[in-house]
Amino acid sequence: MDLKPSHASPIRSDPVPTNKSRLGIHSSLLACSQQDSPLSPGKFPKSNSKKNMGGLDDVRSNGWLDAMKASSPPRKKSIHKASSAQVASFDYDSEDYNLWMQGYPSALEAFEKIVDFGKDKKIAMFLDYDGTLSPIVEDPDCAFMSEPMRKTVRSVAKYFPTAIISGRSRDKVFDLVKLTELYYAGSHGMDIIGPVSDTVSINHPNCVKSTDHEGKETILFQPAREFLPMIDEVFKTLVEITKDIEGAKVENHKFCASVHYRNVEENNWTMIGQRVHDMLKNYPRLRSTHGRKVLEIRPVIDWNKGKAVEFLLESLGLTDRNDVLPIYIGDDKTDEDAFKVLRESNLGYGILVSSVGKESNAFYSLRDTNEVMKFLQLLVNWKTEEETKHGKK
Ligand SMILES: O=P(O)(O)OC[C@H]1O[C@H](O[C@H]2O[C@H](CO)[C@@H](O)[C@H](O)[C@H]2O)[C@H](O)[C@@H](O)[C@@H]1O
Repeated sequence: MDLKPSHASPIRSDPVPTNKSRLGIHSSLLACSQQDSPLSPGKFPKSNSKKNMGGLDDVRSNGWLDAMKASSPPRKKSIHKASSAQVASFDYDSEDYNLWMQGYPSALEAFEKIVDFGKDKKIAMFLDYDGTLSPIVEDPDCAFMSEPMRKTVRSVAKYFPTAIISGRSRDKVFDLVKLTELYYAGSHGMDIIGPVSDTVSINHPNCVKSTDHEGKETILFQPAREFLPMIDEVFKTLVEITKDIEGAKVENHKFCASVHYRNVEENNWTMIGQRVHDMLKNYPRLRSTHGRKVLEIRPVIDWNKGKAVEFLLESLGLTDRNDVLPIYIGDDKTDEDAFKVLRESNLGYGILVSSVGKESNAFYSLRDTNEVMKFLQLLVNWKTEEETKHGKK
């Protein structure tokens, strides 16, 4: 792990207004993005053309196994499996962590700088779910959000346009968050409910007018719609090929599927990885990316959480403006696509939630979900004070 500070200075210059035209969702969508795939060591087309080395060698030789092992910080040895909802906690080496923090300063410590930069701007909040709003737990069905966190997110949404961008299906993440004040992008951004606006064309076949949980008119954008039957089929196959592996769990997230190995004996990780890898040989239009002790099977389309952020900003009428500050908070590799969009277009701040040092495109860091909540509360308090100061209350 390279613990060198990765940025000369975490404090950015003013964002340059992007001169991008409206989102090119019509033309480029179905092209396989090379940029989109480095997070997947097992890039499908490559491994498919490679001679099958047989047995379990694919997964060992192509880096899958290493990626699977590295996909989540190690759990403390002292933690016993008390319940399915037990929170996994992590060891971290404080010296290394402090060194890493020089490159990714705490968003709590840098709070004044962040709001100073955002004070004349419209802040838009983008939040990942697992590991960001709810702590990582053994059982994905038990990843509940605490009431104080829910209350905090509701307050955030009162002041700033706020969206949840999750790897889970949109319905599942809504069931967990239960806040109608927000916008939701499920399946890693491949299923978006956003505001109706003039700035996003709804002529695209995958973009239609819809209504949200409260009956409010919205735009529904599902760029991977044609993959629905394929994901359904793959989900069933994944359940079948993992049913004899104790602890394995498969989730259907509508436009993608997750294969969890957090509760699988480490000796069996190669086997689970190899079976998924072998199955993907029959699906050249699908690929796998690595999340936290999970393999995510998803369509090969040029769409990710970063594109979802751009789409939502556009539908909110917040692109091509220099008075907007998007902030994205996330903990996972898939969140890196969003951090990258913000960094490369000099648009806003990515904040990585991590208790261990790792390379990231984020600008700042927060250690865990408690710190996320503190940061969001600070933001709400700051905004309330600003409004009082300017007589808006
Ligand atoms: O984009 P996210 O909202 O962060 O979703 C990513 C994956 O999150 C869930 O899995 C992760 O959280 C579980 C609950 O804490 C944990 O048990 C698992 O090991 C983590 O990988 C979700 O279950 C996946 O389907 C999402 O893709």
